[in-house]
Amino acid sequence: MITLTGLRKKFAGDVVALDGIDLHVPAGEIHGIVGRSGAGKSTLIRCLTALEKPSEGSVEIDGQEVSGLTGEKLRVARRRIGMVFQHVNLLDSRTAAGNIAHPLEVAGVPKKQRDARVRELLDLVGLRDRAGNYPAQLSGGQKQRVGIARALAAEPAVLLCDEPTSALDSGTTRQILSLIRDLRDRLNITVLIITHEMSVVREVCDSVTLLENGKIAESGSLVEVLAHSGSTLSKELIPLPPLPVGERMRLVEVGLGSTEDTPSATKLLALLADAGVGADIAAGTIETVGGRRVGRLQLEVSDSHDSGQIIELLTRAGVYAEVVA
Ligand SMILES: Nc1ncnc2c1ncn2[C@@H]1O[C@H](COP(=O)(O)OP(=O)(O)OP(=O)(O)O)[C@@H](O)[C@H]1O
Repeated sequence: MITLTGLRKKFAGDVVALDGIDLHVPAGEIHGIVGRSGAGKSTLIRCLTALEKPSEGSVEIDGQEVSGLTGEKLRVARRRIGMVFQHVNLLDSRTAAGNIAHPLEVAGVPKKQRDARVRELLDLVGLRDRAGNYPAQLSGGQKQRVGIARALAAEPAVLLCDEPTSALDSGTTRQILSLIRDLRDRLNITVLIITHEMSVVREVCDSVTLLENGKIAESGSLVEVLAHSGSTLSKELIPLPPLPVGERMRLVEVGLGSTEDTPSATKLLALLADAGVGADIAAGTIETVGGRRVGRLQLEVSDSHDSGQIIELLTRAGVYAEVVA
């Protein structure tokens, strides 16, 4: 549904914001784009919506190259893309229904048809009883629901969400993410979410790309990137609780999940004990993603063996291991 090939964007002053991006997001998938500030996320979204013209490469949405389009062709192509932003920017003088109707009015949809579509969209986002409320009478989460309904008005094939939950509290964030997943399931829409929140990726994305300095540093399904123990994404997606300040211990980090039959924490501790290495779990996070157990453990290990021997033992047992302190 979204195919980027060799996408490059260079700004004046030799700033290379995107440097050869190849990415394919199949129809019906929810894909997350993460990266530090300045990594190129906004430029990527702007290329997708043809607000920015790539210096090289192509942007295809629903089989159509969008980067060279102008005039009416561009307007038609943009209708295939719905946009959801962090700040919803609703028209204060219009009700929820009026805001959702706005893009349909602009597109010249007749009133009767428009009213029916607005009712359908209000139902879809769970706001049937709020149709007549003005933005000032809606909560942040309800405003975002109106924003999502507005983005879906023209039945787009792709929903681009730019930090859709960054202005919301954690409970509301969960509700909005669950709505996005539900909409994908019901409409089979393809969703691209730009976010700096790893929890958003964990909760809603099927696949994810990490951008670094305009390049793809890591990309794949959630199961794939989590199984790649030791990688930036696997570590950021599975955060560990901080250790007590000032505690002095020798720590070995273990990544679980790189193979289907990844050993359990109990098995690893037993294996170390058999080799005469005293070890205990100092911190750990284990969860099941896509039917596979993935996680990170930080083991506090005794000084009886050197670090190299311990790493070798653990690696032979089929887990990723590195000394972290
Ligand atoms: N119009 C522009 N002219 C010149 N340089 C630009 C322009 N737009 C973006 N850049 C540069 O391109 C790089 C990528 O910027 P971009 O805004 O895409 O990053 P980002 O990942 O979206 O960051 P943030 O999370 O802070 O929004 C940065 O170095 C930025 O300074």
